[in-house]
Amino acid sequence: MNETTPAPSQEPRPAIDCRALTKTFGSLTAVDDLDLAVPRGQILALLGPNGAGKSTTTEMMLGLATPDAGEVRICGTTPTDAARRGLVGAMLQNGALLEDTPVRVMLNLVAGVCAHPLPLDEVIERADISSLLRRSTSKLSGGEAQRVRFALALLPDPEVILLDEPTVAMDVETRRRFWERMRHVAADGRTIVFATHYLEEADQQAGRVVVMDQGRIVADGTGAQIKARIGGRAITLRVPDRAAAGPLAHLDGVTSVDVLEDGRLRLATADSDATLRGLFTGAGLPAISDVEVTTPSLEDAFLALTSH
Ligand SMILES: Nc1ncnc2c1ncn2[C@@H]1O[C@H](COP(=O)(O)OP(=O)(O)OP(=O)(O)O)[C@@H](O)[C@H]1O
Repeated sequence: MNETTPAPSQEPRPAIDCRALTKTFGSLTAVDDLDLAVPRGQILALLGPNGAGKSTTTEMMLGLATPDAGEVRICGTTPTDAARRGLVGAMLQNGALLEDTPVRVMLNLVAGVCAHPLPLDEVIERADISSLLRRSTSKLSGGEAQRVRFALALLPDPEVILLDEPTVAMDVETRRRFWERMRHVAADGRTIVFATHYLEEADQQAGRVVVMDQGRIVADGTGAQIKARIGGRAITLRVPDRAAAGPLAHLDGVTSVDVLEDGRLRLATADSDATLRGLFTGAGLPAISDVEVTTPSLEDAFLALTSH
């Protein structure tokens, strides 16, 4: 290599690359200048309150919505081309199934238009739908229909799978089995992006959690990193007389004091060690009991990040 030739990029091409992606509906900016690169093989959860822009982002990744600005590349190509080449599979909220058609017939029809479909037996096994094959699509329960939609997402043997709230109609056991199967699918090196409202699901199933709010990314990291972003810990305790609790707000590290429904106090602290030292050794403090130190849940972090 001569000195003027730049070194080739060591970064492999991301499976999904959104750059300055923007989508407006009238005066509403549903997705606002969003940059998001998803490396191959990553499982990413898109988390956000209603209207955050998760579905619109997913639809642009699929080429079902056209960005007003910016662009999406899937495996280095446009979403439409990626879909045509079977590089992407999707499971959308209430995605339509062919009406009143036996599940196996519908799968065969869809496989017929896939560029390189996964063998049907493998799809059936992976999506856990062997008991549903003769059933009419019009007679499936919400959770069963979701499994069939998952089968449809797998059929093209895609590199990228996009799932919009995939477990929404599933009971706890079905949801557990769904994720068990999804992990199998992910183990093949596929890239999976799923939108969810279930915070625990994001934390447990995704290596990366991206929190969206008002069309923008407000946090991006592992579940643990997102919890850490709001920092600190909480110390709950009981005091015999709440009127005497004023000095607690001045302890080292304390950022706020709230009264919980059961009468205990909750001290948010940026330095729980310093706060605890002060609690037990400080002068002029009320007698305290029932002391508990907790880290925020992902739910707490999510609310802190998205409350306006
Ligand atoms: N076709 C449309 N026409 C007008 N507004 C739309 C359209 N699609 C979405 N929106 C608006 O864009 C914003 C983002 O919606 P989007 O469905 O992407 O959010 P979301 O995060 O997926 O929400 P949810 O969790 O409720 O599915 C919302 O305010 C929504 O009302």
